[in-house]
Amino acid sequence: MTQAVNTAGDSGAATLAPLLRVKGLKKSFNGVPALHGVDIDVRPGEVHGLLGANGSGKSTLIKILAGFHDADGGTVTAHGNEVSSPFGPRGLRDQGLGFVHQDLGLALSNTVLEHMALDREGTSQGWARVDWKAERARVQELLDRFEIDVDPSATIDMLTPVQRAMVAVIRAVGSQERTSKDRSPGQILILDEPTVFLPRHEVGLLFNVLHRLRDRGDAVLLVSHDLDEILEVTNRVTVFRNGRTAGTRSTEGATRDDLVQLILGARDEHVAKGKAVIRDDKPPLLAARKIRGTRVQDLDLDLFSGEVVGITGLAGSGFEELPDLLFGSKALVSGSLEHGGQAVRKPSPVKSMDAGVVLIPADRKSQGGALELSVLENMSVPFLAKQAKGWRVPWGALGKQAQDTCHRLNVVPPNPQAMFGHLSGGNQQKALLGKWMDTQPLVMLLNEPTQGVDIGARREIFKLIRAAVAQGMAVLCATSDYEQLVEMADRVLVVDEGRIRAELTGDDITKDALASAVYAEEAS
Ligand SMILES: Nc1ncnc2c1ncn2[C@@H]1O[C@H](COP(=O)(O)OP(=O)(O)OP(=O)(O)O)[C@@H](O)[C@H]1O
Repeated sequence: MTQAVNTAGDSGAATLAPLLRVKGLKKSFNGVPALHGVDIDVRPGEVHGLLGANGSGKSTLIKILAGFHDADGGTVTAHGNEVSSPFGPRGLRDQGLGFVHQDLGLALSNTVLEHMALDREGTSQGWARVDWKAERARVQELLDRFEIDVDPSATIDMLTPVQRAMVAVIRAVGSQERTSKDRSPGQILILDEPTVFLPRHEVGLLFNVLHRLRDRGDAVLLVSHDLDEILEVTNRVTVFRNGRTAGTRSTEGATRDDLVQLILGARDEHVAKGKAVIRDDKPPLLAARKIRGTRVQDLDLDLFSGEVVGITGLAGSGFEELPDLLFGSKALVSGSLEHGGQAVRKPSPVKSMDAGVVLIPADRKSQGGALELSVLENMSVPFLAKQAKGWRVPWGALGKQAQDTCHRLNVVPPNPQAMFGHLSGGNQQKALLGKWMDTQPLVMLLNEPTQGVDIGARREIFKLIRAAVAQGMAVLCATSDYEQLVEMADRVLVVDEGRIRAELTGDDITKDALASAVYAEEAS
């Protein structure tokens, strides 16, 4: 049931008129409603969270505001002025809205200065010559003002993930400042899951920037699935459920369970890990012997049937590299791999898959699935070689399997014919996990498996993985999401400077213990 929007009980921003007001906004795709008429208002001086399960319509709203989709109905008021749809290709940028999308939209080989100096679309300076000296001073002043320690001459590929995210935010801020000379103060910055690809321990740096924006009277709308993050950084939240506004509330005094209740319409159900039955009397299903990669240094690892091994560390410690080295998608500099006790000559993805070892990469858009193909085509790839007879592909059987998997993982829409790229981010991730689980692998290598996945789907994924592990699968999960490790892993290896420096097992795996193991290595 949709709850009334409650705007009471928040900070001083409550008395101020909203900078952005969305009323009754509607959007359908091919006759299927994605937004049934959503409401949200964002006030000056607040960070406002936008929450909702995968497919609830968050990105659709943002894409409408950014001019990517036209709305079918409803109104949007920015800075007190009602703007009617269609908003055109620049969306509401000229009304004071700035956008930071999940992929950040930065070119790796361009410098910070180039990104910010050339971002002049929609301004009177359009095609005028760039005054590089003035631009450098402007960019440096912006970076100083937000206390971002980045060299304007650095190319994006030289920056850490969180520095890139901060540059994307500052670019949006700078672009608004350039175009908003005559407008009343207060920008509206919209961030669509900017923290998904960031290491947990660095997210605070980005939040400092958001707090500075809030403190100077701007409005920030932040989409995230990370409820701890939302509780930490926002003043209020609005929750979408199935394309409708389920409610708006202050985050002061709110608990995680309150948010889950609003998102799911039900209480959170904690999944018990269950006692692992680790079969270490047999050779490990996958073993690494003194492997070396770009960051990983002479690392040994055994993955036994029946266990979930977590691997974590600071960004750049090498833990992120491990799934690719173990799968063969990144070449070993030295060392060797074994499958079931047998040495693997020249490891490669094909050899891994033949041995029942699969990898689910972190970057699902560029490495995980083909966006232009259907869900069915994506899900069928692992089965084509075995099941196709010549040119004849058994689409009927594959379609049934894909349909069952969509239902089991609650992929929305549960339609294998839907284009993969049209699924929401979290639903793409569920479809990819389902595809590889259907191959009944012996070993699953997961790299940040629940990035962008909603709280309900996370639970479903944990349950599926624990069930598969109980049947004898081994799982390696590389993540900086400590909560995920607490809920899922039987042991966790903490990597520092490419080597395993700590191992936590059983009940010793807690968020605090993980954080201190990760940071202890930094301090030592
Ligand atoms: N271009 C499109 N064509 C068809 N359907 C679409 C398109 N874009 C989005 N949808 C559908 O609209 C619904 C809302 O999707 P949206 O991406 O807005 O969800 P979301 O709340 O952002 O999800 P997530 O948290 O997973 O990112 C989904 O059912 C999605 O499949």
